[in-house]
Amino acid sequence: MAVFMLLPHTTYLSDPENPLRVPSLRHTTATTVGELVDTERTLEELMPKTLEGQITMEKTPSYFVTREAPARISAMSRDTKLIVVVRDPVTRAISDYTQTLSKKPDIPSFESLTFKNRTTGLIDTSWSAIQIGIYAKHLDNWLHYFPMEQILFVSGERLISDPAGELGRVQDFLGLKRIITDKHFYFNQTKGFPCLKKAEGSSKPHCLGKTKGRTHPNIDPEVVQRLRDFYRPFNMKFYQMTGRFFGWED
Ligand SMILES: Nc1ncnc2c1ncn2[C@@H]1O[C@H](COP(=O)(O)OS(=O)(=O)O)[C@@H](OP(=O)(O)O)[C@H]1O
Repeated sequence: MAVFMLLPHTTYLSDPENPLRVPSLRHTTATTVGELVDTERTLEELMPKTLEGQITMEKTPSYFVTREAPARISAMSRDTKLIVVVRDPVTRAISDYTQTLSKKPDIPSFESLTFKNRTTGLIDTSWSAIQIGIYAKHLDNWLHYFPMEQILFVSGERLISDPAGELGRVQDFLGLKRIITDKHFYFNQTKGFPCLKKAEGSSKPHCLGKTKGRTHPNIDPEVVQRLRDFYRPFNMKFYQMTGRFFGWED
């Protein structure tokens, strides 16, 4: 997610005082966890050996919600640090739907996909856009393999309203000096999001691409309310488990 793009690794490389180095964001094209860990050869190709003092990063959005992922990642390295960006699950579901809609304009409406039965108001929890937002359930699966101290939850909302603050938490979590600060960002009125004042290796400003920050369709407020009610108990559980109040109830 956006967090990796906003954490320019070469900034770390160019700081001689920083003991830790982020040599490359090895953002692989692997789509399944199996692809990454099943064969030695594939793993070597996708993720070359990390040298002393280096941090290797890899991101795959589906890890958090993949049942087999915690066991497999733990088998690879129990010391792995995990970073998950979470946002209000209702907005997340609409964002997910917006992304699918941009690729398949003929899909049914958000409202009709949300319910198994619209009359009874029964939510279709098997729809991935809904399922992914049940964060407490997914986290529970990870806690069988990793302690909470090894997992950082980044607030998607704060990443927009205070990117430097949220990235400060990421840098602390990774044991990096706080190099990315407010000075690196400006708010781009046209895009409606924070952007980097300078892109990596360039002196030009850089915003995230067109696929980040799309306009969402208007959703029937009653459906939104029904989803808010559905997620509330899971959100409360999630706040309790993480010890952080994400404020999705307003
Ligand atoms: N600085 C900045 N610029 C643009 N967008 C930002 C930024 N920070 C966070 N976001 C939010 O990132 C959301 C897209 O990230 P995704 O996780 O969906 O991306 S990914 O496809 O999974 O990589 C995207 O969601 P949508 O608004 O639904 O498009 C943004 O809200």
